[in-house]
Amino acid sequence: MEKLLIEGGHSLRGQVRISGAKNSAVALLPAAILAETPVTIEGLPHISDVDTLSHLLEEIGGKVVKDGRDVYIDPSTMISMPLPNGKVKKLRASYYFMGAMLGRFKKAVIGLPGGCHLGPRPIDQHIKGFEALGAQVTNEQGAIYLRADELKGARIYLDVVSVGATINIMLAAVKAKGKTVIENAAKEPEIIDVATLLTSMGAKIKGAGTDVIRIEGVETLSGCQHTIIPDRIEAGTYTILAAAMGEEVLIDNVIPQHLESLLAKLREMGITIESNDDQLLIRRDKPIQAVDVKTLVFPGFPTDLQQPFTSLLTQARGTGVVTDTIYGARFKHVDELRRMNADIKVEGSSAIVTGPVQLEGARVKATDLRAGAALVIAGSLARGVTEITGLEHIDRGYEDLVEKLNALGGHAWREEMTEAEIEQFQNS
Ligand SMILES: CC(=O)N[C@H]1[C@@H](OP(=O)(O)OP(=O)(O)OC[C@H]2O[C@@H](n3ccc(=O)[nH]c3=O)[C@H](O)[C@@H]2O)O[C@H](CO)[C@@H](O)[C@@H]1O
Ligand SMILES: C=C(OP(=O)(O)O)C(=O)O
Repeated sequence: MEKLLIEGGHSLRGQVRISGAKNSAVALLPAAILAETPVTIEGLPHISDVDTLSHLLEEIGGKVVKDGRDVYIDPSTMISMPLPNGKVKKLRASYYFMGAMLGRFKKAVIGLPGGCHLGPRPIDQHIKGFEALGAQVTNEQGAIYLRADELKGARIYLDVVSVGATINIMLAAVKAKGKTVIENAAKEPEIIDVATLLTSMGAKIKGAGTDVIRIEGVETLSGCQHTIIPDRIEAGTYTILAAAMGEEVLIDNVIPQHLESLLAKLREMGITIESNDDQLLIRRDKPIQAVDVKTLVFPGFPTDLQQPFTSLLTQARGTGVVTDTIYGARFKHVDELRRMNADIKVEGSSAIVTGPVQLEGARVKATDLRAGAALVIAGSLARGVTEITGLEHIDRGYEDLVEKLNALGGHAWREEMTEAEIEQFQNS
């Protein structure tokens, strides 16, 4: 088991290239199950979620060949093998095996998903959608059993705007008989990316990226080639890091429109930002001012950037309030930031951050993926060395974090933990 060490205080300069989007990758890979011939996905990030899903595709009999960031998936030999536990618990997106296997085989047995612990993360809207399409769904000892004689298109209104439910229902509906309409659908760019892949496979989907998605079921889907979109959350994380520590940082391979809500807030704080089609130039040339932020579904401020943004607010003048309306308990990073001398209080679903403060290096734990990102930013700002444990969370979503940080002028490295440190970590 490793820990991450960051020597803080080095200002950052240069260029960082953003990898393919985790939250697209984790849906594109299961989507390949629906094809009858090979699918190639280009530009996948090197993160552990991609490895775990690739292994799950192999477990159900698929052939998966990786060539750098490209992956070739032959789904022709796949079978509806039950996946009740094991790897499915390691990540959230294993739930996409439900929709994809239901669509292709009309049956699936999948364990309840894992992923970041952000408070309750129910999947009732996914199940409501599968049932509306004609599936019988039962939960037996922590695994979801899905079966349908036939899937039939339906009109499905999501009671909660959900990325996962929108994609999962799309996966099941593309091969259902007749027309499906998903109302109150989520509009995240990753949904458009998955719809683009499915359309290249032969699916008929209209409206992805709006709150009404219309799908006309087709009999068969075939293989295709697809290039993934850049990761807006990784891009947002480096943008926030640059705002915290950057003299001048160029974020390359980004779609600036995906980050409008973040960029607007950074400009309000006093950060200078220039953009072109696929790059952002971030410059901090004066003290920054505190702002309030409320997370919302896309195109609102993403909950996945709320935690990193909290670290930036510790450097701003005044008091800023971060309210998470998606995951009201997504504040486990706050205790860790307080160990580093941050002045933050949590009240209900808000964190109240007062700055600026000099953060101090400390031993801290990444309790989830974006808590990890928040600590990396705080560690880069802190005086002295910060030791971060819980890297298995960070590795789910950030490719080559150490290399990217150091290329910008940061000073980070990984070290094996001692037996005593592992024991202490496991008991904490
Ligand atoms: C793999 C992936 O893409 N993960 C992202 C996805 O997670 P995920 O797809 O799990 O998140 P959802 O969009 O589904 O969740 C949004 C809200 O809806 C609630 N809800 C969701 C489904 C459901 O059936 N019932 C229900 O009540 C959730 O508890 C949450 O409060 O979107 C989240 C919100 O942008 C991001 O933080 C995650 O990074
Ligand atoms: C919450 C996240 O991921 P997941 O849904 O995969 O747990 C995230 O990417 O911030």
